[in-house]
Amino acid sequence: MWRILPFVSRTNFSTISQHQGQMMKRGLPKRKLIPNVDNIVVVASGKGGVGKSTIAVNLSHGLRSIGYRVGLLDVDIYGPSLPKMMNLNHKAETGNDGLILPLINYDIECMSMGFLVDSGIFWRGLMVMSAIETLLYKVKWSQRDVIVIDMPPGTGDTHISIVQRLNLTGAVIVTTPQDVALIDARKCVEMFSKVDVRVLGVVINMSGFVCENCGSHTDIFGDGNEDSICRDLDTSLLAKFPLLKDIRLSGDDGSCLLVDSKPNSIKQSITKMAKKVSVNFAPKN
Ligand SMILES: Nc1ncnc2c1ncn2[C@@H]1O[C@H](COP(=O)(O)OP(=O)(O)OP(=O)(O)O)[C@@H](O)[C@H]1O
Repeated sequence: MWRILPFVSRTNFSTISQHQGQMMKRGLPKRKLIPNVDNIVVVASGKGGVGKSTIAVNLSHGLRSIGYRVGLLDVDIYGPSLPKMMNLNHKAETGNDGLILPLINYDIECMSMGFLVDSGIFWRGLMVMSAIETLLYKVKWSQRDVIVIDMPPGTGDTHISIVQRLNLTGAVIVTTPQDVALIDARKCVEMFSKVDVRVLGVVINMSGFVCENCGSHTDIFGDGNEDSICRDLDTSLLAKFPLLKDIRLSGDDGSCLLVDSKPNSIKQSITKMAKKVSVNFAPKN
């Protein structure tokens, strides 16, 4: 046991060392463009369950609402959430050229392992990378201004090879204000910095809860001091979302929070987040 522990602690709990960083930069895969796609933004969190998929979906809606042609790619092959969150429940088809056709809802082209296989597959070793390779390069996107990629939770080998393979516009980090989520978000920021991917900003999710009945405010995941979180992650704030029943419901129903005709602060935050992300897009030719 004592022989294993140092290895475990080095890989899982320490920050990424300079040596690992150099190895990652020297990493083998060459950055490859995705045909028809002008910008690629990854949404990552480090820790699972902090709302990464929810933010990826709402960022996509936000970008669409301000006029961009958007694709949404879910590369979480173990637990794809996109089919439910985008209310798309049929399987994808393959065109004559062998490329997979995205499914479309809310004028957003979507792709997920959930459209390709039935749940219950046990993914092992090389199968994982081959599945991800399919999602990255075997999808027939129409001309897209941007593809938003919903990353799986974590900062492991799979993540590093995804970010090394792609020519990314940048990364959006999602965290709750809780310390354990922030530690993993920090690891994510380090991973991106080691492979020269720009962090576009942080989304603080589940920040505070207001009781519908008595109106009292509770910081369930900590006080969410945005200045100290941004300082800690060395980036700027893209948006802050409270823990809100409507946000959870929109994910479960696959509905779009922007469709509600009444102006509200969540819609404003989604649009603002999309605008802040879009200023980083490559200028159109
Ligand atoms: N601001 C919010 N208010 C209420 N519920 C939320 C909020 N953000 C996310 N949720 C809910 O929390 C749960 C986890 O969210 P989500 O699946 O987006 O997280 P994730 O980080 O992508 O998870 P995973 O690690 O499984 O990929 C979902 O049920 C989602 O509807």
